[in-house]
Amino acid sequence: MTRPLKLIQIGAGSMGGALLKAWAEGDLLDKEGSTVVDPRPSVETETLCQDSGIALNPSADHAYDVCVLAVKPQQFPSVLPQLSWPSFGETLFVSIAAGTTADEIAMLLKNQADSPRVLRVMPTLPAKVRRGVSLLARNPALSAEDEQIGEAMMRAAGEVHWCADEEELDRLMGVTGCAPAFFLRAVEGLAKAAEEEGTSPEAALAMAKETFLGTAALLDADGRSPSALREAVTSPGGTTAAGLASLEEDGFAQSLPKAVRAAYRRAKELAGA
Ligand SMILES: NC(=O)C1=CN([C@@H]2O[C@H](COP(=O)(O)OP(=O)(O)OC[C@H]3O[C@@H](n4cnc5c(N)ncnc54)[C@H](O)[C@@H]3O)[C@@H](O)[C@H]2O)C=CC1
Ligand SMILES: O=C(O)[C@@H]1CCC=N1
Repeated sequence: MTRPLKLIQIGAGSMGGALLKAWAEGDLLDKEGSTVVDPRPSVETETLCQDSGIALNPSADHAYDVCVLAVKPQQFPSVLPQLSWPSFGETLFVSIAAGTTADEIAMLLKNQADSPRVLRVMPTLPAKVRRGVSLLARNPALSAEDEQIGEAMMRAAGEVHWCADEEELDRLMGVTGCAPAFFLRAVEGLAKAAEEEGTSPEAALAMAKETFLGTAALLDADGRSPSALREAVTSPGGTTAAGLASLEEDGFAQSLPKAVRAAYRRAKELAGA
């Protein structure tokens, strides 16, 4: 694999910014030879670029090893055909967008590169602290070196899981890409419960957050499975059992698989958006 990589990243919002931070902190990039394009960069992105030497919205033309596409899927049809770096010939395109297929992306890039090679990746926001989980979709158009480059980039931001194809990635994105929002919704719900019991908003959020973080740390450090740890919390006939029974009455066990399928359906709708 060619190291360090010359990167051009299109879009540095929530997810693009998180990945950029992970990459800028490591030794994967040739930072002086890398560029971020974003018409409305956050202060965080501006500072990151300034501190790392990555160019932000430059007019100069460079050759890039990798182009990361990190705008919203709905923006792909307007943004991709407008990309104006003529040196995309050998560039590997990495899309982090939900839904939009590699074939659709290659079609939108047909004026920028002959036969563009597109790797689809589904990252997670904890990439910002290098605790992401990235799904990567195998694609016959990619070379072994393309796969190595994609894997090295995403490993710099956490764990990676190769999917047999884009279909598998779309099916699993609710378990990874979307799931931080599901977990955070649970933290919000617990904080609201504490507030309803008369706790101040600050203390409510602090106790919900620390309980969540402590549970995650325990799951990480302890050898036991989530089921075994859950049982360790749950005294027979006790308070947790009563709470879990209430959750089950509300269909909790089915709600997450249902959410994952809803995310998959939306990914299919976004394909071709
Ligand atoms: N937010 C998340 O947790 C995850 C997001 N994704 C994917 O990441 C992609 C980006 O999502 P977010 O970061 O959440 O969106 P965002 O709205 O936070 O970021 C999009 C960025 O694109 C920039 N942008 C708009 N027009 C542009 C243009 N013409 N050229 C360059 N940049 C432009 C915006 O200024 C913004 O900074 C989406 O395709 C989404 O499906 C994937 C996994 C997780
Ligand atoms: O909500 C979305 O569509 C993106 C993809 C996964 C997480 N955020």
